[in-house]
Amino acid sequence: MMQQIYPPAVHDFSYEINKDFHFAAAHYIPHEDAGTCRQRHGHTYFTNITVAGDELDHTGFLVNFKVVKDLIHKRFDHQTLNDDEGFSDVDAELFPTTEVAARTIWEIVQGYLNTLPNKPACVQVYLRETPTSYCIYRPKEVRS
Ligand SMILES: Nc1nc2c(c(=O)[nH]1)N=C([C@H](O)[C@H](O)COP(=O)(O)OP(=O)(O)OP(=O)(O)O)CN2
Ligand SMILES: [Zn+2]
Repeated sequence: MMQQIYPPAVHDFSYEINKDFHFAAAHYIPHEDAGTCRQRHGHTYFTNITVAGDELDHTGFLVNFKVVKDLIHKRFDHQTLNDDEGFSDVDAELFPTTEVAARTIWEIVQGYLNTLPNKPACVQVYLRETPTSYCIYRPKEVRS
């Protein structure tokens, strides 16, 4: 696993955890302006998910690292992103670009965090698609 320094997420929470993992997935960008990306191809996506909060749960976790990974890895690893219900081939807001994939990962993680009594927040998703291309998604409003 590649280790690297990520741009910090700004927040006022007392605790912050980060989970790194990668998944292999295929995709294509279904628009003629996407050039060669219009053809189905694959990436090893490197992901860093940042979760913050003020309260720990009954196990002393903000949220279990393994659960954060499983939410995304079990859903997307060795899949074609275009086939996932979170993406669309007709709505550009839902094309499986790096930007949309980062936002979708945030939505999945935050949806789970909202079910936890200690209410942690996902404050940043870093998604690297290629050695030279990545996106950071940060929600506009983070509870603090
Ligand atoms: N803003 C975005 N631009 C592009 C996306 C994207 O998701 N968001 N995606 C692609 C392609 O899918 C491609 O996988 C990545 O493109 P690129 O970074 O150009 O890949 P290269 O490895 O060829 O980059 P080099 O640094 O030029 O080797 C395209 N654009
Ligand atoms: Zn691609």
